[in-house]
Amino acid sequence: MGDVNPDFIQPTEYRPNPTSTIEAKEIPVIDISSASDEVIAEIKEACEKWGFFQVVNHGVPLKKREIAELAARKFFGLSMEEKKKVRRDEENPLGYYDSEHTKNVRDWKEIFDFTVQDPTLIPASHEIGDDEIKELRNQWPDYPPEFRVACEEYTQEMVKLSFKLLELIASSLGVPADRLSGYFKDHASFVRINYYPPCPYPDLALGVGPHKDSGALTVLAQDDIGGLEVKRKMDGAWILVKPIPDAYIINVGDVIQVWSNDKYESVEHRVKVNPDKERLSIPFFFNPSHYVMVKPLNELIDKQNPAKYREYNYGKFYTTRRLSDFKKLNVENIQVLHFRIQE
Ligand SMILES: O=C(O)CCC(=O)C(=O)O
Ligand SMILES: [Fe+2]
Repeated sequence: MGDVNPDFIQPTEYRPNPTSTIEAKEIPVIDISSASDEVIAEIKEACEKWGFFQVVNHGVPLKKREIAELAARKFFGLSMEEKKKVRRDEENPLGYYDSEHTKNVRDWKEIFDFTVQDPTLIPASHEIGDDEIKELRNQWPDYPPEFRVACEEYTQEMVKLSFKLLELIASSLGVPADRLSGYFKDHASFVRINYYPPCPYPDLALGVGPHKDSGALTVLAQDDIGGLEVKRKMDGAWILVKPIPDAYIINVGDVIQVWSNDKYESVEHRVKVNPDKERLSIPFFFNPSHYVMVKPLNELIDKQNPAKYREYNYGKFYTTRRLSDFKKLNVENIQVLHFRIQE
């Protein structure tokens, strides 16, 4: 990625401090081998206080993760010419690309995206009133040859884990464990493999600028390099999420924030880059079906706690959000805040 390219330069207020790394011991690590009341209570506290936690004893075979990570490293190691054979474009947003923007600044990373359901249905455009639906189809590279199967097998594990977490989170909100599962019948979930090359100016650029995840849940595998930072709710400090071998980092996204009527918050996070080492992370974005209308759960609202959001269509929200991934836009990215009911 060469010399300092102005596209990557973060505005002063977003620039990371490369020497300060607060590693929070407090970001909870939860053993989810059982769905006991204690585990549910731990999840509730983690979601309220952090919006982030790590899980261990989650049931995902380590081998599947290792195979997927190795295949991903081989893919990103290919020549640009080879990678660009599966490059995404305006037509198909899936595949390889290296020019994502978060909040209008280019991220220092390369990406490979694929959906879980092939095809995945989403609205054809973000325009309200345009009811046309389109099919997203995955593009798989020829090399390495094991890439597709490795990714698909790993993804099946992510789906299983996500449904399990969804049940735990529903229970932690005091609604039946299966209360939320129906919203994922035709889920628009996708996997993103993030490859962050070493960056010569880690004080100016970010791997991913500050953002919130727009789906329901994110289940993230990170390698041992570190770089993900979470904005601590208490004081706004950026806290490094410590890499733990074979753990998954879970965060609640905007959809759970709205379902929970702000009991749980989708927390801002960002990724710092490393001057010497490459880093790989694999987030699984667990998203509802495109036609789901997202609004606070009836069970959680009453006269004293009225709904804090107007309902919105998940698919339209998602397509609007993705508009800004490609290029610089002159408008602010859409946020669930825009559906907030003024008090
Ligand atoms: O690489 C990471 O650790 C996090 C990436 C992330 O936040 C995202 O892709 O939404
Ligand atoms: Fe994220």
